[in-house]
Amino acid sequence: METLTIAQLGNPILREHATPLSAAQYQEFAPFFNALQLKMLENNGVGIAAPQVSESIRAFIVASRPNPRYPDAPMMEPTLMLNPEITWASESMEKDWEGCLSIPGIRALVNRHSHIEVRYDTLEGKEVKTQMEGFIARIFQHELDHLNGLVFLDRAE
Ligand SMILES: O=C(NO)N[C@@H](Cc1ccccc1)C(=O)O
Ligand SMILES: [Zn+2]
Repeated sequence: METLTIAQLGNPILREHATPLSAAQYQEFAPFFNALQLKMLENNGVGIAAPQVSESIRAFIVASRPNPRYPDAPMMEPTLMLNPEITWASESMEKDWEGCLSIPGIRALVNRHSHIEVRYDTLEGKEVKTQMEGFIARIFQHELDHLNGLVFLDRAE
C-alpha cells in the first residue's frame, strides 16, 4: 500500500457513506490500520477515520492525549473501533472546539451529546460495549460523522 494522504474538504470521498467491514476482513486490514494510526500521530491528531485517507470503510481510531493541538485532551490508549455505533446518547449536549485533519487551520464550536453508549468490534473480532463522556465522546461522534459523510463544519454553531 502506498503512503496515505489525508483527503481535504471538497474531496467527494468525505461525503460518502462508508461500507461496513465483515469480521473476515478485519485481519486483512491490519497493515492499513497501523498505517492509519501512524498518519494520525504524524499529524498530532486525537482521532482519524478511514475515509479521511480515502478508504471508505466503517473504521476509525480514537486516541485522545495531550498534544500541541489539544494540550488539555485527556489521556487514553489509542483505540481502533470497527463497525462502530452509538447505542444511546444523552439529551444533554455540550459545546466545545473541534478541528479536523481534513480541514486544517479551522476550529469551530460544535454541539455534541455529553454522554454516549457505544459498541464496536476490535481487530480480533471481539464486541466491545462501553460508555464515553466529555472530549472522548466528542471525538467518537466526530469520527462516526466521517463514516456517514459528515464533517464538523456541518454541525458548527
Ligand atoms: O480529523 C480528525 N478526525 O476525523 N482529527 C481531529 C479529531 C478531533 C475530533 C473532535 C474534537 C477535536 C479533535 C483532530 O483534530 O485530531
Ligand atoms: Zn475529522
